[in-house]
Amino acid sequence: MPMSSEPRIILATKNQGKLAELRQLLADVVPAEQIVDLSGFSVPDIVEDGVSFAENSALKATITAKATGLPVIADDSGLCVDVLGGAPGIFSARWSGTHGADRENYELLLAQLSDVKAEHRGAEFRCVATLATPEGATTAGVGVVRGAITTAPQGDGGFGYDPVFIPDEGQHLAGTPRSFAEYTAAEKNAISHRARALAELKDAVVATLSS
Ligand SMILES: O=c1nc[nH]c2c1ncn2[C@H]1C[C@H](O)[C@@H](COP(=O)(O)OP(=O)(O)OP(=O)(O)O)O1
Ligand SMILES: [Mg+2]
Repeated sequence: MPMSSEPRIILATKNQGKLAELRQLLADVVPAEQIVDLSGFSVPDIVEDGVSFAENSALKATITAKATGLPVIADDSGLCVDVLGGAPGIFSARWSGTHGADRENYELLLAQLSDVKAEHRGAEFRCVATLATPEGATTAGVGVVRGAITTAPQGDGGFGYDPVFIPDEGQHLAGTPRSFAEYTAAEKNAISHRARALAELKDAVVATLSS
């Protein structure tokens, strides 16, 4: 087997939407065949009991790197709504009470904002991506994208809260503002919180893989 097909780095996420985006975002610095997901590795269940995206991202990355012996990238992210004081924030994945129930999560958010006027519906996606080595070194990157919450879901691309988030950037000049679920993958990857967090990590990823 040629060296280049050996797994070199693990993406420590159980979220398939994130996984697809992370793979695309790393394509320019790591050959696709060197990037693997968690399947095939035995990693203990990780309790995300940190109080910030940074803490949870570091937890996921360091525990996975230690358990597998490979460098790991983890992503902790969520939607922070201005009028809710930054909620759902780190609780985004289980806002409705059921972890990963995307539709229930965003429907609850829309219901909570039902009386909030358009000009007060500002929000941002935040992401902290952490690179951890098996030796315990960590590097973190942070990314933010601003936008507003819709009054009803729009579009069926993307994942998570994408149908209810209208980014400020990347809109067409004419026409109705589009949600992230109506952006192409390339359009989302050009401005997303995840893309910005990974951009800050790329030098460290290259250095780790070449050492
Ligand atoms: O680009 C995004 N577009 C839409 N929604 C998003 C995005 N980025 C994060 N989100 C939402 C999904 C989930 O409700 C929460 C992340 O929670 P978070 O714990 O980081 O991820 P997770 O539990 O889904 O997977 P894992 O921990 O295995 O990486 O924020
Ligand atoms: Mg999670």
